[in-house]
Formats: sequence, C-alpha cells, structure tokens
Amino acid sequence: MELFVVNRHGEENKTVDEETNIARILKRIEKRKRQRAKRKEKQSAIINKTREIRTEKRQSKLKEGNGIEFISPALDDTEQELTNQSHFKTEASTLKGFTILGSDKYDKKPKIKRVLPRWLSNPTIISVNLQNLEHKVSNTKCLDKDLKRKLKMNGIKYLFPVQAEIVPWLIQSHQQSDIISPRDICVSAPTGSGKTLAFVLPVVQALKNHWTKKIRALVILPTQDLAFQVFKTFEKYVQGTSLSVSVITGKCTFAAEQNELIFENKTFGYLSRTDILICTAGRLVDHLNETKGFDLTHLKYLIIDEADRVLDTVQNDWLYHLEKHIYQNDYHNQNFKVLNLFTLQRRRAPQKLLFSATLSQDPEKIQKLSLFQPKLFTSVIHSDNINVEVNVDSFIGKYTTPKELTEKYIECSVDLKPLVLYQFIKQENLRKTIIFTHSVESTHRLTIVLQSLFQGQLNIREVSSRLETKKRNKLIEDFTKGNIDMIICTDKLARGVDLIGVQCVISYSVPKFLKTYIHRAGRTARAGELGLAVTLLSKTELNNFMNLLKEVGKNHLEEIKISNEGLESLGEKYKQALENLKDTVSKEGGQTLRKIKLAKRQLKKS
Ligand SMILES: Nc1ncnc2c1ncn2[C@@H]1O[C@H](COP(=O)(O)OP(=O)(O)OP(=O)(O)O)[C@@H](O)[C@H]1O
Repeated sequence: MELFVVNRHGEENKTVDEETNIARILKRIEKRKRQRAKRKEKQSAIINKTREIRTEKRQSKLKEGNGIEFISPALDDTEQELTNQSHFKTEASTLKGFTILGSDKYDKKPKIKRVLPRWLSNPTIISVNLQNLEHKVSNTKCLDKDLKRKLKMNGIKYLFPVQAEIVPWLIQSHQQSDIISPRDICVSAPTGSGKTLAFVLPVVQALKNHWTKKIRALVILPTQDLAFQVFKTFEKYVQGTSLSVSVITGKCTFAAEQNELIFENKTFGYLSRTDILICTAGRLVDHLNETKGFDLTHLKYLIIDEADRVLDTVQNDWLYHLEKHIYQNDYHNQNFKVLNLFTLQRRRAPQKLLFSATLSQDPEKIQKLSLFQPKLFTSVIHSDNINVEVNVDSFIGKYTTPKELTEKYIECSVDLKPLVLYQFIKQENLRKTIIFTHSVESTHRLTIVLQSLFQGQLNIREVSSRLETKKRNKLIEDFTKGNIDMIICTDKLARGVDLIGVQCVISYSVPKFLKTYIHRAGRTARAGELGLAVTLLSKTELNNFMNLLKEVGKNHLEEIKISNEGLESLGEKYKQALENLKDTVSKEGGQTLRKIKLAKRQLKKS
C-alpha cells in the first residue's frame, strides 16, 4: 500500500499521530466558532447604535423644524465611524451626498405579465369544427366561376373554416386599392385543416388576370417533398389559365432549374417563364446569387408555409438575401414599418403570408420578418379535456390539434417496447399506420424486428433518408393506395406530408418537443377524418411527456393497457426476431465494409 502513498513534502520519516491531528482540527473549529460569534455580536451592536442615533436625530429635527422630515445627506462623525466598521450595508450606509433608498430585504419579485403587441393578443379566431361545415363553395361570392368548378372537380363542396376566413380576406385585401399595401398575416390552424388551399385559391385568383410573365408569388417550404406537394396543389388550380408554376428544390440540376425559370430575349433581355415559384430556402439563395436575370422585384405574395420551421432554419441567411434582392432599388424601405399615407403608398414589399400548425407567436422571432401591420388568425379548441382560455388582451394562442384526433399512451419498459407494439397492433387490428422513431438506425432495426414478428401477415416497410427519392416516393404512394399496411420512419415525415386515410400514428420513441408531437399526430385525423395517436412511454418518460402536453391544455390522456400474460407467451417468437435482427445487421455491416473498400480502391486507381 505504501507504494501508492505520495509524500509531497519529502518528510519521509515523520509519522503523524492521527489523534493529535483530529484534536488540533477540532480546536481550530472551536476557535473559528468563537470568532464568528464575537463578530456577530459586534455587528448587531453597531446596527442598534446606528438606529438609536437616527431616531434621536429625527426626533430632534422634528422638534426644531415645522414637522417636515429631512433625510440627512451626510452622517455625523460617530455614525460615520460606526458604519465604517460594519461589513454589512445597513439602512444608514450612505455615500456622501447620496441616499440609498430601500433596504436589503430580498422579497420575492412579483411576476411580470407578458405584454404582447395588440395584433398578437387580439387574433381572429378560426373554428376547428370540420364536421358541420357552413360555407358552401357555390355560395362563396369572392371566388370566380372557374375556381369554383375546379374545387368541385376535386371533390370540395364546402370550404373548411380556415379557408372560409382567409380566402375572402386575402382577395378583398388585394382588391381594396392599388396604392395601399395590404397587411401581412400569420395563420395558425391545426394539422390537416386545409391551410394549403387557403393561400392557393386567393393567389391564383389574384394573379390570373396579369398577362405579363413575372414571378409574383413565391412560396417557401422547409423540404423538397413539401415543395412538390404544394406544387401539385397549385397545378390543379392553374390549369386552363395563363399562369405557370415552377418548383426549385435541388431535385433537378441547377441548369435545368435556370432554364425553367428564365430565358433570354435579344430585344428585352431576360424574361421570366413563371408566375408562381415554389422553393426551398437554400435553393432560392443559390438562384439569387447565381442565376442571371432571376427577378423577384415584382413579388406580390411571399408565402412561408410551415413558417416556424422555415424561420428556424438559417439556410444561407435566406431572408437577408431575399430582402436585399427585393429592395435593391429601394432606399426607403426602413421607413415602411411606420403606418402613414406616405409609407402605405410607397411600400413595394410583397404581402407576407405565414402558415403553420405550430406558428411561433413569440414577438421576438416574428420581429425579424418585419411584418407590415400584421394580423393573426388562430384556432382554439373548446372541449372537455382541452381547456384553452380565450381572454381578450392576454390571449396569445396555443397549438391546437384536430378535434377528430384521439390521443392515448401505453406505459411499458424499454426492453419490451417492440413486443408491446406488436401486441398493440394485433389487439387493435391496425392497418394504415405510421410509426415514428428517433433515428434512421432505430427505424431500420424496428422494421426488421416487426417484420420477423408478423412473419408476412402485414406489409411493413421503412421510409428513411437511406432510400433513394424515387423508391421513397413509390413506397409512400403504395402506402396511400393501401398496398403497404405500415410505414416506420423518422420525423422527416412528421411535418406537412398529406397522406390520406391514416388510421393511427404511433410514437415509438417519445417526441422531444411539443411541436414534434403535434406534427407527428397530425398525420392522422386530417380533413375531418377520425384518427388515433398513441405514444409508447417508459416510466421515466411519462412525467415529462405529460408536462409537455399540459402546455397546450391537454391535462388527461387515456392509458391503453397491454396484458402481461399475452406478452409472456411471445417470448420464443421475440427471441427469434432478435436473432434475425442480429444476423441481418451483421450481414449488412459486412456489405457496407465491402462497399467502402471498393470505393477506396476505385479512388486510388483514379
Ligand atoms: N374544403 C375542403 N374539403 C375537403 N377536403 C379538403 C378541403 N380543403 C383541404 N382538403 C384536404 O385536406 C387535406 C389536408 O389539407 P392541407 O394539407 O392543406 O392541410 P394543412 O392544414 O396544410 O396540414 P399540415 O399542417 O399538416 O400541413 C388535403 O388532403 C386536402 O386535399
């Protein structure tokens, strides 16, 4: 043991008696205690003395004067001496010529009420009732005949509440005056409530009468898939008009995208081929920097769908580049935030339309968009278990989920999760289900385990970034058609993706953020259909998850019980599935290694 004792002072032969050592330490502690007590006594004597002097002085001054009390700017000698000795700040401790008002009491600070800008605290409320629809398309006066016909062709007879509110408002705001700029809007409505058509219809109607080709509407989305989804919706409603829609996301080559956007004319220079442009933020910046003749200065609408997500992504500082481009010839844009006749007439900025199911209502985040006289449209759910207050002046809006969505949870230990999931799917006889995991790896493993457990009874497939876009799209198409029963995926598929008729959404791994949960759950219960969202939780995750939901007024979630007896009988099957997983993963590992070696060899050769 001695080998490990390091003697720092080199006093190798000196042996310290432990008992004497302890006695010495105790003595020191006692001494310190006594010193502290003495110091305290002295200090309280000083404080008392100071107080006495102050009251004496005050009384004598009151006697001398006519009842008016003065606060002495300087202290007399005795008091000064006493206070100098003190280590504490007392009421009497003042700097020469100054008076410190207040005391050293540390009271609990009162909570300051958040004061929101009026437009955020007084929104227009949108109903979430998709069952008793009131606004017949045929009775909607603001829409022209052609759009009404197309809506009917696409099976839409009634406008959803968000459309009934936004479509006439937007159309009217552009009809008001050519010189006065319309207000910007923020729309927060549940997933699957029809937000896309709420901007597609008014934009198509407003632009279809312009005959010169210029990009007048720009729609920004967070992902390539969502951009194509919105593009398809626009295509349906511009058919038969002179309008053309383009999409730039990086799916095609840069040159092909450039060719789709502009062409060069010998007399007029660069001309636009498109009226409505749909893009991702990153690709937009690339074209702003590199494509000659790419012109967004005639923009009338700037639409940011899934706005909270788009604004969170920094993506090459897209907003800065876009504003720089739009205002390139405008020296006065800074003044346009102020509302007066001059600014209204001179403002050339496009009308900004922000849409999301989880729109940030944080004024600081919205501030960077420099919204012009903004207006908020938001939805509120009234039901027994969802209790959201609507208080004029203090209402800031909360994320809402569709009324038709049922939310439940299953509590289970982490190691039994795959088995519990298997049992639950069998118990509920689920089809058309999306299962969300937290990573590509976890998606892959769960797919292998579930496939072995179901042994071909269900068609279960994984959708992840490992797949080529073509294959991924084909899988999603097959799932929509009902050829695939279940897809397992990461949160890449959680936002905005419109898959029709999803029966159930399962969060196999707990969502980290409330927003993630809302978007995952939003893949079901869309467009007024019923849907179920189930979250698998371990004991430790349960509390955090419930607290997360309380933020949106969801105070109670029903628990689904999975019987232990059923699980026990599956032991052998589960063991087999795990062995399968091990084999597959090791085979795949070997294959990847071989691929890497091959790639390295080819690199060396070249
Ligand atoms: N008035 C309507 N009547 C019937 N179906 C509609 C109507 N409006 C939209 N839909 C359908 O509802 C579905 C959801 O619409 P959409 O994708 O616009 O929802 P969303 O609010 O953008 O959802 P998310 O927030 O998840 O992106 C789509 O399949 C769409 O075709």
